[in-house]
Amino acid sequence: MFPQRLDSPLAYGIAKALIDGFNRHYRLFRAESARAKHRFETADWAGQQRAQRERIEFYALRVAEAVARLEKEFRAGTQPMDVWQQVKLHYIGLLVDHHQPELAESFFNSVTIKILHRAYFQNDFIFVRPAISTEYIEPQGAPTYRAYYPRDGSLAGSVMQLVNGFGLIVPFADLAGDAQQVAQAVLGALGPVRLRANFQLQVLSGLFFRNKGAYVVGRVLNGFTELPFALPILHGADGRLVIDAALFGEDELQMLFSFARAYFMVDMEVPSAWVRFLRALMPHKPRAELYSALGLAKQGKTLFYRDFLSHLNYSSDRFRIAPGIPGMVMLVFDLPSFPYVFKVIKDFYPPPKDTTREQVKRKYQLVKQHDRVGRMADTLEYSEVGFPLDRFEPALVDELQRFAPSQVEIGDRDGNGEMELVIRHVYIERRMIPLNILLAECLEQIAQPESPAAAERAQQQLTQAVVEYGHAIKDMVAANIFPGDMLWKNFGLTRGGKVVFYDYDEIEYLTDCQFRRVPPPRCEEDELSGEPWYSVGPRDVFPETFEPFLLANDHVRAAFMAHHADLLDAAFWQRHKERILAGHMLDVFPYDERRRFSRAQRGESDADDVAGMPADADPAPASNARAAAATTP
Ligand SMILES: Nc1ncnc2c1ncn2[C@@H]1O[C@H](COP(=O)(O)OP(=O)(O)OP(=O)(O)O)[C@@H](O)[C@H]1O
Repeated sequence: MFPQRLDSPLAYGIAKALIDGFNRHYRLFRAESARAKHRFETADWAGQQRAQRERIEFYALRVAEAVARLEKEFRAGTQPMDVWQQVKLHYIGLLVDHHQPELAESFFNSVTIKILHRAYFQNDFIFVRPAISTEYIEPQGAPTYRAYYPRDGSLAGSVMQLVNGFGLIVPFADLAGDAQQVAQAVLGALGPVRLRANFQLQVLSGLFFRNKGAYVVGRVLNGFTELPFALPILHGADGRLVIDAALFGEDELQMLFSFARAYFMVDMEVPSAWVRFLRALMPHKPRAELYSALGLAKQGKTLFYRDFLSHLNYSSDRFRIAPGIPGMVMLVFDLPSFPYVFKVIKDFYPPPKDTTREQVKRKYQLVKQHDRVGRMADTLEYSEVGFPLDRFEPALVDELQRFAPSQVEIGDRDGNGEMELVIRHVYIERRMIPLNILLAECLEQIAQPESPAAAERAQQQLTQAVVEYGHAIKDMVAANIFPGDMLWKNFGLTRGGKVVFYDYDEIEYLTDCQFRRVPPPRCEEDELSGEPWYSVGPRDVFPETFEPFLLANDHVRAAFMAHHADLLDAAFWQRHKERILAGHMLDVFPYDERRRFSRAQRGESDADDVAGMPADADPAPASNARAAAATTP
């Protein structure tokens, strides 16, 4: 029903109030992101993390403000359908020449859905897909990216020029030396090729800030070759800046932009242009995840949902109970053809679980806001999601109705004759291979190998997984997180070979836990008793008791003890707790330690590694946490 005329002044007023609400949101979001540069320059690490955390809430606050204004000034919820149709058309008009139209459309949806009754929000009223193109939007301020052409073979000169272009006020310890290392690395990464007439470096015009790092992101062009790169800039031991490494290629950039890390702070005028540039560097990363990585998580959610609906249209498989050991708190299901899992909080939990829906949500929120250090998966949270009922395996429907009846409604919600299964609240996250499944497969292969080579491969894979698991825990320790439940089934292996944690209901701040040794038994009965003979407080943790649960298998045990025996020692945990309480903040690098430029120069030693061993001694990628030269006051 397309309105024939735009004749409602009220509709225009509502549309204008909506766009004003969005513009205010983006102004505040951008200003907060832009301030990251100053926080980096002044080494205000606590401030940077606080801002990263607080910025996540901006969107919901601005949506609530806009809803309140529309209700108060326009009684928006009582307006008839034809007024709302006109609101949307006026809004589209206001978006012509806008620099963030895709975000503004999502904002419109967020506000409108809150105001209109559910039966009402048919697709006519919201932006089911974009109405305004984001192609060729040119910023008024700084261009989205800049190009540098190395003249007379001076690649290092161009690197210096582009770094200076960011106007950081803190001096570099040795920019010329760093630029030389970058230039060599670039030529090494390009390989033995002739430099072509179009040889150039293109870099996004703003730095990417997160925690203690600032990253230059761009690509090298030479002939038909395009090589993505990123340069992490850090504060060195003496407070002057250093380029810490040069990262190349899609995989290394994907690690930097991983869904298991906190969102970046970037000052962007035309975010769609940044996403387009980044997508060219990482074609396998969905646009939804790029928007999220840039802090525009709501847009990430919107795009994810559109991708999901489109995937449903182009697939025919059925949702099923996720493989692995069923959760006690979460009911987890997936669609085999789609690389995500869906998690619903159950209505009741068997002992020893002692939690509530609200507590579980709080833990998930804690992880969302915390620095996830590449080891905790990001979750997208949705309410009232409708799935086509005929795509569900009956066993899954039964399971949902049995364990989460309050969360499920079956019916024809929008009256189109198709039955839907509506889930009230669901978390969605990347699907990984649960470690218990991976280890079981390796052990099976080791016990009954198809060939000696297969057995060796399985043994290697098992060792890597176990070593990576320990590193994952140590990276979380560095970020003040105690996972709570460290069983293998709560960790998964990602596409990139990283081990990531995903079961958050028992997560705690390390600094809130009391790490204790088990006191010696007082008598023989103590020793023989299955029950603890010592008092256990609610936050007491006895690391040596992890052993029987984790290390029942000899192969697993051997790999674990060779690399991570310290995790079974209360002293390890207590030491890190004290370090954090003393205000020391560890760096957790989003790249392999071995990628760092010559470390000796910087006066840091491997002894500072949280893992306590030189990274290159490990067969698997190392824990990326190491003590920072700088500490937070
Ligand atoms: N991201 C994921 N990728 C693949 N499988 C997953 C993922 N998240 C959960 N699972 C599967 O679902 C199971 C239950 O998930 P989860 O551990 O989050 O639930 P839980 O109820 O919190 O578990 P617990 O009973 O240990 O508290 C896991 O053991 C695993 O098999």
